[in-house]
Amino acid sequence: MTDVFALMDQWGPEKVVCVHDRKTGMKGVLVIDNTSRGMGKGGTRMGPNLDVTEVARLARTMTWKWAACDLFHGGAKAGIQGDPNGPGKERILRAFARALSNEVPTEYVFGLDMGLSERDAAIFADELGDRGAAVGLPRELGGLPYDELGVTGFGVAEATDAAAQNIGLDLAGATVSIQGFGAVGQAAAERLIELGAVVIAVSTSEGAVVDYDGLDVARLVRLRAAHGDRSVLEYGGAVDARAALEAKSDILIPAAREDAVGEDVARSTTARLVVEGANMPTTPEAKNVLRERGIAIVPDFIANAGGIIAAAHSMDMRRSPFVVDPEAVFGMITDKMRSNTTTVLTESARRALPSHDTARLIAQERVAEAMRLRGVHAWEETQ
Ligand SMILES: NC(=O)C1=CN([C@@H]2O[C@H](COP(=O)(O)OP(=O)(O)OC[C@H]3O[C@@H](n4cnc5c(N)ncnc54)[C@H](OP(=O)(O)O)[C@@H]3O)[C@@H](O)[C@H]2O)C=CC1
Ligand SMILES: O=C(O)CCC(=O)C(=O)O
Repeated sequence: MTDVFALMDQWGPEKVVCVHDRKTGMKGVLVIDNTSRGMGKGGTRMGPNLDVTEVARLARTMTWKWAACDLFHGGAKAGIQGDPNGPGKERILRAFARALSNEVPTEYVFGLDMGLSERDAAIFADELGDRGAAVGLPRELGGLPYDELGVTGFGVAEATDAAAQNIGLDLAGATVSIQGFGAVGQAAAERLIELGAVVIAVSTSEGAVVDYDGLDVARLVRLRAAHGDRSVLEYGGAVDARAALEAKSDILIPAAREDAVGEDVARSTTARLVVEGANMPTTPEAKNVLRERGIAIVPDFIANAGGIIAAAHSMDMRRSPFVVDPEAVFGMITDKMRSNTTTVLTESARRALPSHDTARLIAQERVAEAMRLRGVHAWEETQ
C-alpha cells in the first residue's frame, strides 16, 4: 500500500485527495504537487492499474513542465482507477467530479490524459455545472479540443525536428518508430510525415505494425477513427506490441505508458534520438544506458509540453470565450518546443549533464525562486 507521506519532499505534494464512491465503485485521486508558480493544473487519467504513486509522479512532472515552459501554473494531476473502455464510465466520472467538488475548479481543473477524451471533459463540466471545471471540452461547448487537434503530438514532432537538427540528423527520410497510437502518437506521426520523416512502426496495447518502407499513416488514422485501438490489427500484419520499441529506426518515440523503455530497449535500440512523447516513459537505468551509448534524449516535460500550452490557453478561455484560437496555440507550440529542445540539448552538452538533469535544473531554479519569494523554504536539499 502507498505510504502517501513517503511521496512528500521539499517540492511537494502539497495536497493529496483520495476519493471513493461506494455506489459506483469509483476510486480516484487528485495530487496537487507545487503551486508556488500558480494554481495546480494537469490532465486527468483513467487506467485499470492506476495508483496514487503514479499520479504523484505525474503531478511532479507537471511542476517541472509548467516551469520549463515558463508558464504560471503549478503541477497537479488526477486519476481514476478503472477501465476507460469499460461499462459505467459516465457514472464513475460523475462520481469523481462530485467527490472533488471542494477542489474543482478553485484548486484544480480537469483535463485530458490517457483514457479520457473531450466527451469525458464535457461530463465533468456538466456534473459540476460550471464551464470552468474542465478544459479540453468539445468545440460544440466552446472548448479547445486539444486531443482531437493533436496539439501534444504536433509539439512532439516539432521537438523531434529541432533535436534532429541539433544532433546533425536529417529528419527528411529519417525512420521513426512510435509506441502508442493514441492522441499523442497519432498526431506525432502525422506531423512527422509532413516534416519528411518515414514512420516505420506504431503500436497500441493490442499489437504493432512495422513496415521498413514506411507505414501508410493516413490509413492508420482512418482505421483508428473507425476501430479505435484495434487500428493496428485492422491495418494487417500486426505483431507483438513490443515490436514498435524494438524496430530498427533512427528515432524512437515512446508515446504510451511510463517506464516503457527499459534497459533492454536502451541497449538494443538503433535509434540516435529518443523523444519522450509519453510522461516518464524511460526508466532511470535506461536513461543511463542511452547516455552511455551517446543517444540523445528529449525529456518528456520538454517534448510533450504542447498539451499545457493548449491547457493554459483554455484556462484563459474560462474567463473569456473570445480567446479560442487554435492557430495561435499551434504557433506557440512550434516556438516553445523548438527553442526549449535546442536549449536543453545544447546546455546538456555544455554542462556535460544528462538532458533530464539539465531540463530539471532549469525548471527547479524557477520553482525554487518562486518558493523563496513566497517565503516557502525548502526543508531539505534533495534531487
Ligand atoms: N493527451 C495529452 O495532451 C498529453 C498526453 N501526455 C502523455 O502521453 C502519453 C499518451 O497519452 P495519450 O496519447 O493522450 O493517451 P491515449 O489514451 O489517447 O493513447 C494511449 C496509446 O498508448 C497505447 N498503449 C498503452 N499501453 C501500450 C503498450 N503497452 N504498448 C503499446 N501501446 C500502448 C494505447 O493503446 P490501447 O488503448 O490499446 O491500450 C493508446 O494507443 C501518456 O503518457 C500521457 O500522460 C503528455 C502530455 C499531454
Ligand atoms: O493539463 C492538461 O490538461 C493537459 C496537459 C497534461 O496533462 C500533460 O502535459 O501531461
